[in-house]
Amino acid sequence: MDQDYEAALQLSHQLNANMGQNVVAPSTTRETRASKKARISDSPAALSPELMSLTETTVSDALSSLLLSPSPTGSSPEAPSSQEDLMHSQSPTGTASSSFSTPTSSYDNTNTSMVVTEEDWFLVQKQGGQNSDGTWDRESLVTTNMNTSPKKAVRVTRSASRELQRTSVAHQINISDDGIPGSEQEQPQKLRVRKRETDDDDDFLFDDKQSSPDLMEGVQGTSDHKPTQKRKAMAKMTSKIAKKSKAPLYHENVQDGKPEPIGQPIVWAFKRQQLCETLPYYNAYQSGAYTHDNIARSILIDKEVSVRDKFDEEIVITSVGGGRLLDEKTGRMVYKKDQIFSSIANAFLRAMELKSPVAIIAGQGNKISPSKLPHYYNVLDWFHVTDVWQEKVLGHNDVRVIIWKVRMEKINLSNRSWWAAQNSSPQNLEERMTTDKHLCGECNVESKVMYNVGPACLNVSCGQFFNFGVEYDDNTLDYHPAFLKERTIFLGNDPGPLAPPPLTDDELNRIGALGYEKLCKRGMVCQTCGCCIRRIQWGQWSCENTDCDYTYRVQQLPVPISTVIANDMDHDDQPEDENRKVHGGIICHQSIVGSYDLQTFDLPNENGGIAGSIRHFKANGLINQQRDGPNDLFQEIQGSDLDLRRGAAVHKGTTQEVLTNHFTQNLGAAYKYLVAQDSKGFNEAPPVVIKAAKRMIWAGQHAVNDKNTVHHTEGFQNFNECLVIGYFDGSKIGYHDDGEKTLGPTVATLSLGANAVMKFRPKHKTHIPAFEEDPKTKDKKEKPAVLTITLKHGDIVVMHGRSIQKLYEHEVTPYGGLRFALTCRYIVPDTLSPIERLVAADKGAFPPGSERFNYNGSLHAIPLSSIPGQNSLQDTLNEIKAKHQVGELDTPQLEMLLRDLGEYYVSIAGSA
Ligand SMILES: O=C(O)CCC(=O)C(=O)O
Ligand SMILES: [Fe+2]
Repeated sequence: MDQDYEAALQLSHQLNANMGQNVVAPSTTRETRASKKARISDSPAALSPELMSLTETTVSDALSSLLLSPSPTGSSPEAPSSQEDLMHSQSPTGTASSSFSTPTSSYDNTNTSMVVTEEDWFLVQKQGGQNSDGTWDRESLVTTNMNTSPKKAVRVTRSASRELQRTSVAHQINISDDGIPGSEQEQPQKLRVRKRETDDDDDFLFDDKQSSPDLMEGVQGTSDHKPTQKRKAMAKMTSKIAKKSKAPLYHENVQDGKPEPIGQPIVWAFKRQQLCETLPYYNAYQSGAYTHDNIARSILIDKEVSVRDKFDEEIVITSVGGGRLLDEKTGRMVYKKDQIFSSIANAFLRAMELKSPVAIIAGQGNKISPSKLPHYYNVLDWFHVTDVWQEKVLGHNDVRVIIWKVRMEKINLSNRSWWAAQNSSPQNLEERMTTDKHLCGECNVESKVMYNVGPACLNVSCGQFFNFGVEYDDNTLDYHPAFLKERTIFLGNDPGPLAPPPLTDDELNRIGALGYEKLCKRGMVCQTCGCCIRRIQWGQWSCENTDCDYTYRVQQLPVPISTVIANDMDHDDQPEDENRKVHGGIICHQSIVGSYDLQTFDLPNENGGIAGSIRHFKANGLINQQRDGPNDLFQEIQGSDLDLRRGAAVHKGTTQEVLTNHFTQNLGAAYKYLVAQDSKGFNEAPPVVIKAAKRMIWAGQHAVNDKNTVHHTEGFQNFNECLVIGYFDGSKIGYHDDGEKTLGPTVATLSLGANAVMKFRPKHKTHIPAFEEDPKTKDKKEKPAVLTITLKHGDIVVMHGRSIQKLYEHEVTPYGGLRFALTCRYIVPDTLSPIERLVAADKGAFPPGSERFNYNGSLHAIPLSSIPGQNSLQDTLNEIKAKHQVGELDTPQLEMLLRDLGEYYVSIAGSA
């Protein structure tokens, strides 16, 4: 063994020499944030390139093999996956087949490759113009600033894809996006995870009227992306109408009987969320038009068709700006008053002035489409706004009201539009006309002669507005043929591709992304069929079109633990009290349990008693570094195949069903909303889940048996279920409770990775005297948070007491960065049917051998003072040697220390 130590020492000399003896150990006194950072990030600067390239495993393996060969125990079978393993577990990348094209599109979008974010999408448009005949030069359509690196994608075999689809089959539940029976395409995914009902919008991706989830994701601790009252009212009204008329209001396909189109759209979707997550130019969950920077970017023309609206091969005329309200008598939406101000109309005016292209998407609810639209949502093409004006239409009680209208022309007129009807003749170039102008004698403002009745002033502030000088019939009033046949040369920028090109590894590498960033959670356009596909699976995109088996991956590189530690320090500059806000009505205790600092918060109930307690087991570096501790688990979970997926959720108060923005997987007994077979039993679970569950059992047991607790009525039941949640950068879980009827009173969560803020607030309509609520907010649906805590890597939170779930709800917002939360619960067998009970007993049983992961709160954790200690690596190795020789460390402990030592050096190298 001594020879081995000699060899290890040689290596340590080498390490120290390479590091210039620069490894500064943390002092036992409180380090400043700056010095902590310096320790982590500055030291590696002195590392040689060879050392920098050493992986965690190679360093620890080198140390282990030098010291321990032959090892009496061998290396642990449960050692976390090495970085190398993690890398290899990624699928190989190949070349995507990206062969879809349309007969009508002159845009070749398929061989460009660039990352387009919401913000920069419009910046990549190249200056360019249209020819006088309305066509485009092909060259001018090529966006030169797009990087054309080859795509990397993986084609997964049909059977693998079938397997994926087995669990995410659409066409299972016959309700539409909006919960209303609809067309076949509109059916949501089969639910794989519990289906939550909540009124929190963060999970459901609305902001204000058009909504922009990804822009809002990552907003911390604010509630400014809540639905407006107006939208809530709209939602209420919508369901009221649905009930009244008993007719499907959304996603009603009115295309029957129309001729087939001559082509196919290059981009399409069957859910709004698919469009919004995929297309940088469309992100409106509830309104038709999408504006960005107050400029109209796109518009969805669906079932709301107004009088005189036009939709032909080259032009679209539509009303904008809403303003329709429910007519109680007829159940129809009618204009009730003049539409004078409209920010949407202004956004179209801006688009017209700035010559900014507008994408048009047509829905199957549109009854005036010239042909049968093949999918629910079909991207037509880029258009430009030629006219924005106000006109009068018959409104409620047949009173004429003023509304806003917009006319748009297709930019590229060189090809026939894909939506032109088969057997229709192309529009004749010679037929194109110019509309006459009319100068108003009263206001001196010029207006186009737009209507068949004759000229009228279209200046709404003029007394002659919409006065044709003759009485006209509202039902026959129409646009003048010249106005419809007019074509305008577009002098704006190249609109860029309609189908955003897929993200590539090259692009991720260029921006230093690992594969969990927000842009990796965007949807993508299927390179085979053009369907907008959401990132439903943690590891890849799979086409949501059941007839297509396209899948696509980009890299997901392991996030080193050093990143987690460094990010933690980034948030360390606030004093702890800033991150912990506790209402005075909550009783707090502090103690030490195992190696954790335990903070207990007893939440009050409605009768002056205690509803239950929140216990926050605060981990620390010592706990986290232990074998199979949070550092190991964080590495291990990244290499485990958990098949995390985003699940469907329903928005309370509306019938909207969308996917949550976090990814989940259920293990052990099935959750209430799961199909029993969909949960993998603990015996099939990756070891990381068992190891984590054992930690939570320890914490849960402590919480329930703690003699200080006054409100316990039920003893601790071993957890039999674990829900793993994965958060990409910027994802969160909105307010909800964990009070499903099948659950026991104790819920424990282990946090791994990025820090997060957890908030608790009383639910709507609860009156908790201890909070002496402000009369102003007392009846508010969204009450203020009464408890805010920061969850750090390794922390465990235990909620105990059923009343907590009844009276309170909680939300968790990671600071950003990769995070996992593993939550254990007890599914109460008595709440299940006899068959479900059998399945739950089987799946919720811990597998034989799992006792070796039993946890004691790191009670006798060996302080790894040497890692990082006060000393150089050489001293550290000497210290370890001495401890081993006097029997203070046995061989497994020695192994563990050496591995941690290796990891430590790699972590500092990794954070360079
Ligand atoms: O992410 C977390 O820490 C909490 C997760 C949670 O609340 C849940 O799974 O119900
Ligand atoms: Fe929860």
